[in-house]
Parts: sequence; C-alpha cells; structure tokens
Amino acid sequence: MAAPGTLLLRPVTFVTGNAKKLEEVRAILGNSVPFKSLKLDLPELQGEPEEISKEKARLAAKQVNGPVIVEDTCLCFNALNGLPGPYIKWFLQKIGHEGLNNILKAYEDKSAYAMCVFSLALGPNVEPVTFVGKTQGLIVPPRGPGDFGWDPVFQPDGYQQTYAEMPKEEKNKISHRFKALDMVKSHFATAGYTFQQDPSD
Ligand SMILES: O=c1[nH]c(=O)c2ncn([C@@H]3O[C@H](COP(=O)(O)OP(=O)(O)OP(=O)(O)O)[C@@H](O)[C@H]3O)c2[nH]1
Ligand SMILES: [Mg+2]
Repeated sequence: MAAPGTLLLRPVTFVTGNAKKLEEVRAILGNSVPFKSLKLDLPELQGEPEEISKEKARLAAKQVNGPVIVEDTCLCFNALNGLPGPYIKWFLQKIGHEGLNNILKAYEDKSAYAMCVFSLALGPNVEPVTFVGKTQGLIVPPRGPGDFGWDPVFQPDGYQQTYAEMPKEEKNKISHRFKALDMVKSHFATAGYTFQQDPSD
C-alpha cells in the first residue's frame, strides 16, 4: 500500500521529436529523475508559450496513457516584444542564422532570452504543471558548430562565447533548459512520487 500522499506512477516519459534536446535533458538530469523517452513530433498550438507547452503535455499524456513530460523552447527578441518566441523553429528553418541577425538590424537592441517551458502531466486527465527557465543574452552573427538550432547566434550574458562555442557541460550549467530542469528536479525531490516498473518494459 502506498503511504498517504504518495502517488504511484509509471516512469515518466519525455516526449520529443528533437534528439538534441533529449541529449541535453539526459546530461542535466542524470539519475535524479527516472524517465524514458519517446520520439514523437507532437502538433503545437499557437499562442503563449506556457499554453503551447501544456497542450503538448495533454496530447502526449493521451498518446502515452501515462505520466509524461514535454518541453517547448522559445527564443525571444526583446526588440520584438518576445517574438519569434515559440515560432523560432520555423523562423530558423526559413531564414536561418543570417535572417535572424538581419531582422535585428532594424533595431539597436540585440538582446534576447532563451526560454524553456517544461510541462509535466501525471496522466491523460490530469492538468499539467509547468516549469520555466530563462537565460538572457544577445543575438550575434553565428559562431561555433551548427549542430543544434540557434546555439551559434545566442551569446549568454556574462560570456564571450555563444552557446555553440561553449563546451556542452558549460552550456548545461547555465542554460534555459538547465534552469527549468532544476525546478523539475526540486519538484520530484519534494513530491514524494513512488515509481512502479512499467509492465510494458
Ligand atoms: O540552438 C538551440 N539551442 C537549444 O537549447 C534549443 N532548444 C530548442 N532549440 C530549437 O528551437 C526550436 C524549438 O522548437 P520546439 O520546442 O517545438 O522543439 P522541437 O519541435 O524541435 O522538438 P519537440 O517540440 O518535439 O520537443 C527548434 O528548432 C529546436 O531545434 C534549440 N536550439
Ligand atoms: Mg516542436
């Protein structure tokens, strides 16, 4: 029998279509939160980042029929009141690093922030909770390896290197993803969840 207040769960499934995100989440969480992953590119609602992330979690929880965690990442230009924000994936795909820099040529303010919104849904009919991490920085001409999204054009405040130029361990200590996952870790540390083996494993 579970102790009062303890919630019995199957292991949480991190649902994402993005292998690079998964790599970082694994590196940051280590063994602190047991999870498995499912590669699925979920449809995304338009709107405010937290709502997009929560809706992804609701869809994911229905698909998995169990506890899930998802994340939605935004790159927000202050000169544009937070855009491209959650639409950065499509901006990057269509106009690339150069286009992102060109947009900001119209403005003096090149500051931006990277934001990760994780949503945890304990099951298909449970309202998701969100965990938001932000890292402030500047949009710069691309520097460093181009193997992950907009990392080459984002230079975090206090650093001379872009995310792409930094060693992975360094990015993972200061990133928007790290900050959001730190809250996820605290949540799991205090929530007192007990994990059951997934019968399908
Ligand atoms: O340089 C980067 N450093 C990062 O730390 C980072 N995190 C996400 N991204 C990119 O930003 C868009 C977010 O869109 P997004 O949150 O919808 O992700 P996605 O569709 O790739 O995966 P998912 O939605 O299945 O989880 C996508 O183009 C991602 O590749 C990053 N780029
Ligand atoms: Mg996506």
